[in-house]
Amino acid sequence: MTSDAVLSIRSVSKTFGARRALDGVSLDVARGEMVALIGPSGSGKSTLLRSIDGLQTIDNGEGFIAAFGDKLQAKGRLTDKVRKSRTRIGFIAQQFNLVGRLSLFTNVALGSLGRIPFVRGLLGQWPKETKLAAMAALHRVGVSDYAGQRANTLSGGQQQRGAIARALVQKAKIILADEPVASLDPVSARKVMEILSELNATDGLTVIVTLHQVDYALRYCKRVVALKAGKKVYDGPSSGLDRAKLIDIYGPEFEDVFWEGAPA
Ligand SMILES: Nc1ncnc2c1ncn2[C@@H]1O[C@H](COP(=O)(O)OP(=O)(O)OP(=O)(O)O)[C@@H](O)[C@H]1O
Repeated sequence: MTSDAVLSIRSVSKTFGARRALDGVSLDVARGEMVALIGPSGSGKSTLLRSIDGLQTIDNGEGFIAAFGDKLQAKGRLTDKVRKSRTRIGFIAQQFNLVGRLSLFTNVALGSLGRIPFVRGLLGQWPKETKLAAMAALHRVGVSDYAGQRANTLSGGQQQRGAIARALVQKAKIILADEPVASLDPVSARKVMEILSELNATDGLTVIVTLHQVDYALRYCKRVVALKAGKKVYDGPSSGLDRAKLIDIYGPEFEDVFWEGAPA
């Protein structure tokens, strides 16, 4: 692991039945980086993010995943460090991030549950500092006007911003965002990417974001990691992703993965 790496992924493989979703992936991510994880459908992006958050185990073997210097997965098992690292990792999925029947405020305040007793949270007895933190986070991502509204009545973009606010209340140091903009319209998608980018630049949060839209990866992330059939096939500056490399990753149909137009 390099000294400033907050995440170290070594020789990680994951097999589902006969299918190898990840095949010997190694990767270091330094504190404060914003990394786009791209690759064709089924290339292993979600599997890698879910493994980093300890949501699934990797194959038994030499591979491991470490966060903040502690191994959270090794020899195909989660270690006793996984809970601790999870409290410092915010996970944002494509959809269904929030509990629909609860208010946006409550969903965001739930981010503090690692630190306050669960029952108090369930009863809505939030300490004053949690209330203040939740409102500040909602304000930060621009949805404080909707604090009292049930989450399932919010737009997709508002819900994604709520999920980011929850990660802020959680005091996450790493945000893993799994296709956070895939079900949004381009305006809402840009807003969500801008918020992630701003949190990275201003607060120094480490962000790893999987994206189908390669133009978003190029625009918002300095570093891009590409997976293809479970293997890492590119890891470098987004400026180095030229047509030839994109064709290598996605095949001749690569222009389909640009939302707002491929570069000339
Ligand atoms: N729980 C599972 N059981 C069986 N196979 C799985 C499971 N999860 C993932 N896979 C398989 O592993 C491979 C990688 O899937 P993964 O979801 O990580 O890809 P992805 O790159 O995120 O794809 P997409 O861009 O379409 O979301 C796929 O072939 C998928 O079918």
